[in-house]
Amino acid sequence: MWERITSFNKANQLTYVLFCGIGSWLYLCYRLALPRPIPGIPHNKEAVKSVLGDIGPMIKHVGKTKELWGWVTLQNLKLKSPIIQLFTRPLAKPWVVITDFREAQDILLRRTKEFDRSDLVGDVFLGLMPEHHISMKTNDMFKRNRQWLKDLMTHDFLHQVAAPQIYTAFADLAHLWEEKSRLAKGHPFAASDDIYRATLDAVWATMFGADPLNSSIGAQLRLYSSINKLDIPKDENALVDFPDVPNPAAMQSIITLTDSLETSIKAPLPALAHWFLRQTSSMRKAYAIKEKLIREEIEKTLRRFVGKAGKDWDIRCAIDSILSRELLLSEKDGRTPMLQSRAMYDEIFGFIVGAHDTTSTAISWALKLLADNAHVQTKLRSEIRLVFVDAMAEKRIPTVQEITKGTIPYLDAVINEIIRHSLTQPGVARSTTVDVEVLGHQIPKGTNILLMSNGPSFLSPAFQIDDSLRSSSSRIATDRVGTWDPDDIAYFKPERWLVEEDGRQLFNAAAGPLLTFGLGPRGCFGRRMASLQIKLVLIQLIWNLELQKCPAELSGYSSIDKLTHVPQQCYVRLRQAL
Ligand code: HEM
Repeated sequence: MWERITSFNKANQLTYVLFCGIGSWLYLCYRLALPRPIPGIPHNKEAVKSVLGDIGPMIKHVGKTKELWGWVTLQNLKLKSPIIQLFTRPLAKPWVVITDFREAQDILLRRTKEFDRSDLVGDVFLGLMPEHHISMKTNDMFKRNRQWLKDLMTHDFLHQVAAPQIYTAFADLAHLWEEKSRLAKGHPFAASDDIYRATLDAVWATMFGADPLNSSIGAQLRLYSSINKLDIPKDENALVDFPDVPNPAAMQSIITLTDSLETSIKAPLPALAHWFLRQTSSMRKAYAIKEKLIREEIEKTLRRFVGKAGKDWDIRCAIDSILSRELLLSEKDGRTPMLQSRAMYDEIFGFIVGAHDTTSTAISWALKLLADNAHVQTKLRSEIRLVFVDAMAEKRIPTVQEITKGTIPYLDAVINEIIRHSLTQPGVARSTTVDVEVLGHQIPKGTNILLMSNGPSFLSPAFQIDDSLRSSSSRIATDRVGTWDPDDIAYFKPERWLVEEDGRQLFNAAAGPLLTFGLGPRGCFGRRMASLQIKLVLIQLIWNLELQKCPAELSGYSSIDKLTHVPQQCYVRLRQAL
């Protein structure tokens, strides 16, 4: 009996010890999993009490508004600080968020040894184009890949090779919209898909040369110009729906692959989420089409180069330029050219992705802003018509040569103001390569830093920051870029980019804060091409067409954060411009 009682007690004691042990272990794990703030940097107090940190409120906000980046900057405003930290991934280090142009500029331009490309950006693209330079730290591989693209943003390439292709693609868009506006009879219609397709046509033609059979807008144009009449709703504010025209297969494969990046952006584990997506049959098919396309285009270019000396290679499109660079570099280095390498395929494909999604988003915002600011649109049209007098006299749209030679300060100002408001990329990310100090706070090596451009100092009054907290390089550079007047900082006002000199108005790119393209050695590679694309599309669209204000229910300014910051509503109502 006594033995039974003792063994019962022993079993109980063992269970108790086990229970306490597991309990303590679980509690320890829980404590270890709680977010660990960087000392001194403001954060949401509730976030550090939960393993999920800030994830709950963030997901709630995104679910309600579809906007992620607006929530990030709201936290700076809520915590009343230009520098804060957020806990957005379980068991990970916090993100440090900075909303101040001067500090962002200093980090991106002058502190490049302390800050490099962040995995937050790299991870998004790794699944789709693992050897594209966008995911790389600034190392030798990055430099090698960038050598291949070296000529693509030169004045000669942009004006002589890219501009004619972009011009033609947007001329097709202008024709398409003339047809659509004939059929819509003053009703509004959806614009974003047409812009997306036209921009892809433009970038495609820049990379591979024009191919009318592969033009997405061309396919629509053929259909709509053959239609005499559409059923139009009675209500003049109601949308007109146009029959859908499928994209050519190769174009569609690029769109499917580009869209897949949204999964990487939204997933807590981007690489894993994208891997699962890549196993689907539609992704496999799109990937195979893309690989075949690039292989064939490389072979086409090489066939044209064969038997000729380098100086005689005829550079007709971007792929010609990229391959010619690698052929020359490999010859100089005495190695086999990497023409059919993963890195080469990824650079070619990455150029298309980088150049089309971003620019089409910026153009979508441009149409909304110009329709809603009729005075800007009217002034822009008259400034353009004043410069291209021959085209006016001959009742035609300016040629691509006229446009690329012409300088119109007001047009440059409008483009910069559109970019500032579009927030196509509302922030840029960097990772600290060493322990650093920012605005008086110590930040450990390996921390992700977000430099936001959708709030204070860009679109709302800047935080007051004691100069002694800034880095020495930031203090020295105080006056290199202007600041925006807090009274009109939020307005769409192109004049802010103009200065008066000897009675003439000139465009001043350093008039005030702009970060939509990032900055410094890892700033946007395609900035000049993006501005050229926007210039060519705006001139061709507004020369003959007036973008009228759409009904209020189609004119919201909410957006969706995908690969870029896309407007939720983008419609146009067109009539012939006077
Ligand atoms: C309105 C249009 C565009 C916007 C708003 C935009 C914005 C950006 C931003 C914010 C970055 C990151 C910069 C940083 O981290 O500092 C970036 C990088 C990049 N962009 Fe753009 N971009 C646009 C158009 C283009 C075009 C047309 C191309 C291609 C011709 C392009 C190619 C790239 C590439 C390759 C990178 C990576 C650069 C690197 O890793 O060093 N972008 N872009």
